[in-house]
Amino acid sequence: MKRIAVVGAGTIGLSWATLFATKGFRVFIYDPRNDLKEVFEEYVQSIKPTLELLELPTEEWVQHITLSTSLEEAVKDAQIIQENGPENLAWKQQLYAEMEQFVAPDTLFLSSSSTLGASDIAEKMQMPGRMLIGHPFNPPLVMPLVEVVPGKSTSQDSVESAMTFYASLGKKPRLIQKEVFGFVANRLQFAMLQEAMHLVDSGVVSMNDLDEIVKDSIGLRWAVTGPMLGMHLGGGQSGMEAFLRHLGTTMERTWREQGDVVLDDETIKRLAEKSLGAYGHRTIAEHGRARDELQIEFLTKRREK
Ligand SMILES: NC(=O)C1=CN([C@@H]2O[C@H](COP(=O)(O)OP(=O)(O)OC[C@H]3O[C@@H](n4cnc5c(N)ncnc54)[C@H](O)[C@@H]3O)[C@@H](O)[C@H]2O)C=CC1
Ligand SMILES: O=C(O)[C@@H](O)C(=O)[C@H](O)[C@@H](O)CO
Repeated sequence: MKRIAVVGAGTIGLSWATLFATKGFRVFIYDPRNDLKEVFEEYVQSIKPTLELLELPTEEWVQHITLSTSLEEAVKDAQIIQENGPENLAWKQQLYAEMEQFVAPDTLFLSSSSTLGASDIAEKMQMPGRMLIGHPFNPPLVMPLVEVVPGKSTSQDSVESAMTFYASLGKKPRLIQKEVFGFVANRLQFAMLQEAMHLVDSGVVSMNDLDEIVKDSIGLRWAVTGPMLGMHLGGGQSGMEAFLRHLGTTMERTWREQGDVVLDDETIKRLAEKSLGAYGHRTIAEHGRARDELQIEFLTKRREK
């Protein structure tokens, strides 16, 4: 049985660990948090409805999990390490240099980082060829995408191993050809989130209505066509060229008028207050379960097409 180390047991790490264990891997979780056992036990109960919807085992997988009390114990015999620590470059650089001391030469290092490049993270490694990004979308247990982003030293073997590994889990690994901060999905997401926060914070639309507008339009469309095919279909029989010749000027004006957002403390507090007003009536776990139920139903339908 292949052994996977999950380093960092927060939002992403616990979801990855569950996926790995339900797929039959032996999983060692390391996190210095002093409530790891309690957090894990609570998570095991809260994730059951999602596992049922995914037709994954809801109980047995826990036997494949070991909560490690040391980093060395967690990683020393791992063939694969999925790192999910804080999004802090200096911290990740130090961690990879430390982990490298304990593992075999062919251990694959995968970081869940949302934005940081493998070239930078692996800077202090002796053997950076075996390190790359495996960036999931939250929650990895449900969302198909994994952005596989090699660094300047990453070997082709490591890239192929990562792509094969994620595909074997039923994920949709996509190889990103060039290192850019934020990769692809987050650069797209963050561009839109800037405008979304601007529109809500400036009072153009309520937070709840903004979400419903996206869900009933571009969210629904792009889940089926993606943005590029969406534009191509928006141009009628002449496709993308007609779309851009017809609406290009309008798009360029909108880009010039889009809002700038500075996430200072006051702005964060205003948006957080609006978020509680819109969504505070249910717990994060309740929203998460409702999200997972609909997303799994949609993914199942889309797969059937
Ligand atoms: N939250 C999200 O939606 C997504 C996050 N990511 C990325 O995944 C990584 C983790 O993010 P989250 O799970 O959201 O963060 P989180 O804050 O929920 O979890 C981070 C975990 O790292 C642990 N940690 C701190 N020091 C550690 C150490 N020395 N060794 C091991 N663990 C340590 C913390 O105790 C915490 O449990 C980040 O790089 C983030 O950019 C990627 C995709 C989505
Ligand atoms: O949104 C996601 O799940 C991922 O793209 C992420 O990396 C994290 O959410 C974070 O970057 C903020 O969206």
